[in-house]
Order: sequence, then structure tokens, then C-alpha cells
Amino acid sequence: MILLLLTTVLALAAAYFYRFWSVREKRQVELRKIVERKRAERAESVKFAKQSAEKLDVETRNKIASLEYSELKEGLQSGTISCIDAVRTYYFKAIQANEKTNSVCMFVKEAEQWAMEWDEKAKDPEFKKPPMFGLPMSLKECVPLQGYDQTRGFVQDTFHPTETDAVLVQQLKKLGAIPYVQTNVPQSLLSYNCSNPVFGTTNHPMDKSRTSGGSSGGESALISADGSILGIGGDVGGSIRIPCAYTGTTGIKPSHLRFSHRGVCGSVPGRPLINSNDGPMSTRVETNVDFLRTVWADTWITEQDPYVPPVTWNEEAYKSDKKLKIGYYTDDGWFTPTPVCQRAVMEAKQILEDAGHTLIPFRPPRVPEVLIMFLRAVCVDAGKFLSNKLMNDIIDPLLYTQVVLWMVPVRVQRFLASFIRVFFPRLGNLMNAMTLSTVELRNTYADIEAYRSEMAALMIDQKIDALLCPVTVTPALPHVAPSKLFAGTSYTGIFNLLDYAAGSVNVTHVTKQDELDLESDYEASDPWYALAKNSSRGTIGFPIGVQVATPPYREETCLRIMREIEFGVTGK
Ligand SMILES: CCCCCCCC/C=C\CCCCCCCC(N)=O
Repeated sequence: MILLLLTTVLALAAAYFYRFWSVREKRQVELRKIVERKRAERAESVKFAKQSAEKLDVETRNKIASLEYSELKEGLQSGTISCIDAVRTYYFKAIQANEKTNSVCMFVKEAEQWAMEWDEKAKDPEFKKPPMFGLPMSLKECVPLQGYDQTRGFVQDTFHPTETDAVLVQQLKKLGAIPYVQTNVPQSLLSYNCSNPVFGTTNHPMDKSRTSGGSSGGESALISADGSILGIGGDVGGSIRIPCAYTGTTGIKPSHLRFSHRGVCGSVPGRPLINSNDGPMSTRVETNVDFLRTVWADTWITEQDPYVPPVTWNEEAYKSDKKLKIGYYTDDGWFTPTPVCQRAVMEAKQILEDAGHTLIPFRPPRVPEVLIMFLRAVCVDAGKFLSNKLMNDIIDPLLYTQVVLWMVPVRVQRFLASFIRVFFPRLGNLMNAMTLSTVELRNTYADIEAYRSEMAALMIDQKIDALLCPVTVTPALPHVAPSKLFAGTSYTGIFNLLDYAAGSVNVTHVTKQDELDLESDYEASDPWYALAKNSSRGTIGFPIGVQVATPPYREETCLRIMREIEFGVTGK
């Protein structure tokens, strides 16, 4: 009797799994065909951009291609450069950068048309050129652009073009900017690598085996490979700052309060307290400044979205010569960065001290607890929304570790945590992060609000204007590492949790001495430290950035400090 019961249960289980597997296989075949169609569409868009770029003579192209942002802007304003020539130059540059990095999802064909329309308007002597007249701009794929997909790396979201531009895109078009290319992201956006089953893996321009970071990794790769002069990224846990730090570019995530989020679908909809925001990425801080100064010149954003406070650009704060008090830390007490990331902070500290600022040691309290709050609140539902979506998709192999973690039931994670804590305490503790309990989630939201209040009090009491710290714990990682090393986002995630402005600027490059220090001083005391150490080997010459953060509405001070660091490093 027992044997019969057992056999029946086993047979039913086998039938269930067979059915599940065959339905999934059938869906995978469908999805693979969709990928083929989408890639063919991308190939068409590359062909279009190539043909358009070839219409421009090489001499003009080379001249425009060599211009800095301010020179290009000036040329477009004065009329020595036409919009169509600028777009064709940047089509060409992006094609070349894309061959090296696979950073482009789609070229925007309408860019040609928009450029010609602006040139036509400019023939009228009465026409007043808008401030971004003719400037070619790259957009992260998830920024809503009318007529184009925002797949966020999911095959199921291809061929569903968005019907309305994001408020930011509407504004950019109104100001004369020309979106000419969409750039790649990791599947789900919740990773700091850059790979998905639709468009493939984006490479670091210096080394194909390493990532350009994520989730704005298409942007960082394209900009650092000279295929874009200014791009728009997005950041919910480091997605602008980490790619910039990996590639030697610079970017800022403003507090989410300063931009509109109407119609924008992030990685997990319905996430109230971990705030994502768009922000500019480029090779120079001044370019990012010019972008924000222009879009915040008036209250147009608030007129389109009443939830955005009418706060305009504060030139006085950016240009101020008041000496600042800046708290700095090289180690957040959760994940000690590799020596080169600490050296970068100390060099930036010296630059700022030489400029007359006061730097004091300051470490945000209880970062290990903050990381748990961050992970719980960034996933919201223990990864349910994402794992459901992923189960209906082709899963990118580079995301496997995270996917497994999202799929293990919360109760099992908690049960295993007590054993894992014995030999890998840091992972054991984080395994309490995910929750499906509304009681625990509400408690975490209350903790986040209390933490924001505590940090405000600490900074006000000590009269600290800004913070300086590492962006992350290593130089650019091999593609597979970020999914395993999600614990390395403590340095960036904290400023999303606080909803501060936070930017990244290049300070140095990995040297031979840094590699020697890595071997002698950096202990591989658990599997995460071992991974960080191993992955950092062989990175001589790779760029290293630092992070500057300020409370909300102090973006101008954050940029001022970044600009001073950049000046101290480059002399310009
Ligand atoms: C073992 C404990 C279970 C925890 C599972 C957590 C899985 C990882 C989830 C989220 C990783 C956060 C990654 C932050 C993304 C950084 C880049 C960005 N999109 O801004």
C-alpha cells in the first residue's frame, strides 16, 4: 500500500515536472525567435546609421569628432556646425565604439530627421536656438523614448514600443538635444554588470573579459570608447556611479526628488523608498554641470509633473568659494575595498585639503544593517516580481547567482542562514534580508526613515556639507562577478536609501604597487573577499573613481566638489 502511494506521488511529480519543462521549452523556442527578429532589427538600425554617417565627408567628420563638448555646443550655436553633421559624426563614432564594446541596443533613425528639421528652422534669422541645439545625446535603453522599446533586457518586452517620451526626453527634445542611440543594460536592471539575452554582453573598452559596469554599462562603455559626448543613465543602487568608476568617466545621480518619474518603469515597480533616478554621464564634470544647469534652468519639469518640487539650478552654490567641511571614509565597516580604491579616496582627500576644505573622518553608522535594509527594500517582494518575469524569459547566464537567490523561498533562506553563518558570517547575515512579510517590510521602511533622520542629525550637528568615499570595492570586474558580489554595492546603495545626490569622478589608475599591496595587505578572509581579490588581479592601468555625496537639493555642491577633484587630478 505504502509502495503504491509512493509510486503514485512520484509519478505525479514526474508528470508535473515534465509538463512544466515542456511548456517552458516551448516558450524558450518562441523567445529565441523573438531575439533573432530583434537582433535583425538592430542590425538594420546599424546599417541605417552607417549609410547616414557615410553621407558626411571625412574631413568635416574628423573636425567635429575632435571637438570637446563646449566646442561642439558653441559650433552648433554659432552655426559653424549643422545639426545633421553633428548627428552623422556621432552615428559614426558610436558605430566604431559599438564594434569594440557591444554597447548599442538601437540607433534612433529619427535623429536624422530631427536634425534636419532643426537646421531648417535655424535658416530663419529670427529663430532663437534652444540651449541644447543639435547636441547628440545617448540614452540608456530604459529611458522611455517614443517609438522604441524599453526592454530592460527582457525578451518578453521587445516589440512593445513606448507611446510617450519620458518627461526628461520631452524636455531634451524641446531644448534641441537629439537622442541618437539607445544603450545596453543588464537584464532586470538590478545588477552592476551589463548583459542580457536580447542584445548580449557589453564589454569594457580596455578588456573584453571585463564589464563596463551596470546598469548604465552601455552608456559608460559608449562614452569611454568615444561614441557619445553626453549620455543619460539611471541609478537605483550605483548604476551610474559604478560604470563611471569602472571606465574613468564621470556621472551624477541627483536625488530622485529633482526629476520626474512619470511613466518611467524601473526594475521593480511599486518600490517606494529606494529611489532610482536619471542622471548625466560624460567624460568631464563640466559637461554634467552644463546638462543639469540647462534642464533645471526653469520650472518646466514641475509644470509637467506637479510632484517635482520647483527647485531650479543654484549657480551660487556651484560657484561658491566657501570652504566646506567634508566627511570621508575609506572603509564602511561592511566591505573593505581593495587598496587601490582606498588610495583613490586618500588622494581625493589631499586634493580637497589643498584646495582649503576641511576633511574629517566620518563613517555612516551601522552600514551592515543598512545593506540589509537596502536589499530588502530594493527587491520589495523578495524578488517575486523579478523571478516571475525571469521564469517567463530567457535568463542571462551572467545573472544566474542572483536569480537563484531570488528563487530560493524566504523560509529556506532563513533556515540555511543559521548554518551558513558559521563559516560565512557575512552571507549568513544577509540571508535574512529578503522578506515576504508586510510586518517586516513596514518595519524596514520605518528603519529607513529613522536612518535618514539620524544621518541628517549627524551631518547637521557636525556641520558636514558632503561625504567622500569609495564608489565600490574593486576595479572593473570580470562579467560574471557582479552577480556574485552584490554585497559590494554597500557604498552606493546607501545613498539611494538616503536619497542623496551622489556622483563619481575619476582619480587614479591601478598601478603595479597597487597590485603588490593587494597581494600583501588584502586578506581573502571569506569567499566575497577572495572573489574581490582574485577579480582585481590583472587590472593595472584600469581607472578608479571616488564618490561624493550630498543631501538632497545640494547637487550643485556635489558637482562643485567633483569638479575640484577633477581639476586636482587633470589640471583642467
Ligand atoms: C543571500 C541573500 C539574498 C539576497 C538576494 C539579493 C539578490 C541581489 C539583489 C539585489 C542586488 C542589488 C544590486 C544593486 C544594483 C546596483 C546597480 C543598480 N541597478 O543601480
